[in-house]
Amino acid sequence: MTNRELTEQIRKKRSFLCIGLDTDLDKIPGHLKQEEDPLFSFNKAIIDATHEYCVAYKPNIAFYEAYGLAGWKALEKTIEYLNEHHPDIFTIADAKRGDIGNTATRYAKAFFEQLNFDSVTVAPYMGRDSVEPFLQFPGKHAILLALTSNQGAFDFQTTAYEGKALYERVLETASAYEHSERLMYVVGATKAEYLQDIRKIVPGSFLLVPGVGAQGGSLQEVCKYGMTEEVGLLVNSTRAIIYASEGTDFAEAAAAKAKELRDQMAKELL
Ligand SMILES: O=c1ccn([C@@H]2O[C@H](COP(=O)(O)O)[C@@H](O)[C@H]2O)c(=O)[nH]1
Repeated sequence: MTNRELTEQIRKKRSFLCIGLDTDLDKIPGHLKQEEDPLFSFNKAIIDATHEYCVAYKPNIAFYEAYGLAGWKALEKTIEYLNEHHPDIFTIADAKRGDIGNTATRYAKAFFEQLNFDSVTVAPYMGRDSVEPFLQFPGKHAILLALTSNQGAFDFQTTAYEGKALYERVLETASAYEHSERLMYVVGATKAEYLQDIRKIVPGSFLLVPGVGAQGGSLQEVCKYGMTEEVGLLVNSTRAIIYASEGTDFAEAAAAKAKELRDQMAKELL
């Protein structure tokens, strides 16, 4: 999916919501555990109930890897279900990969060719040759960690390096990579006040912004400092939506939460 197509979906649905699919057997409703593939059953029910309110889904790969082969099968079924039934929805493999070029190419093939995700999150620490292999696939995107939502972001990302914070250096340097038009960046909603300066470095790039909901980030602040004329934002919320209820009404509760966020987003788009 191209940036333009994603923006069209945002305008059409009046939403820039990305729903995380961090599916945890300890958190899903008990009745689903009798199913043959509880992870997929949960995801399918969440997708069926929420797809009209969002433009992206983001399974975090850790939640599937934790269950070994069964987890990978559930992930594969989930992406196949999304691509078959909702081809207009942008998909993000939140895998935070990063390795030497030779290995990065295999990661890119795994997520773009084998699983057919639209994008994958990538850690920038190993530099150009670890990122560019992800940018060789037309219509696919690497989403580079810039300023993350967690407290540990202050350990390195905001530290000054040759007069600039490391996250600023990441944004500037990566913007010059080959096919950087296929890059997006992660900026945590908990760090919304940094967005104004970030927009000076990457004015036209899409930002994936996690941290609204369980981590307490403010949607309004994110929009105030980070939204562009083309919107340029995918705001993610996971636990606050998918675990809105522990009961048999979990999908309806998730839909209600997703709708609530979508309605707030629609107001920001006015
Ligand atoms: O900076 C980052 C990068 C990634 N994440 C991931 O996003 C979701 C957030 O889930 P919530 O339940 O809405 O807190 C999760 O998969 C994280 O691993 C992030 O939070 N911050």
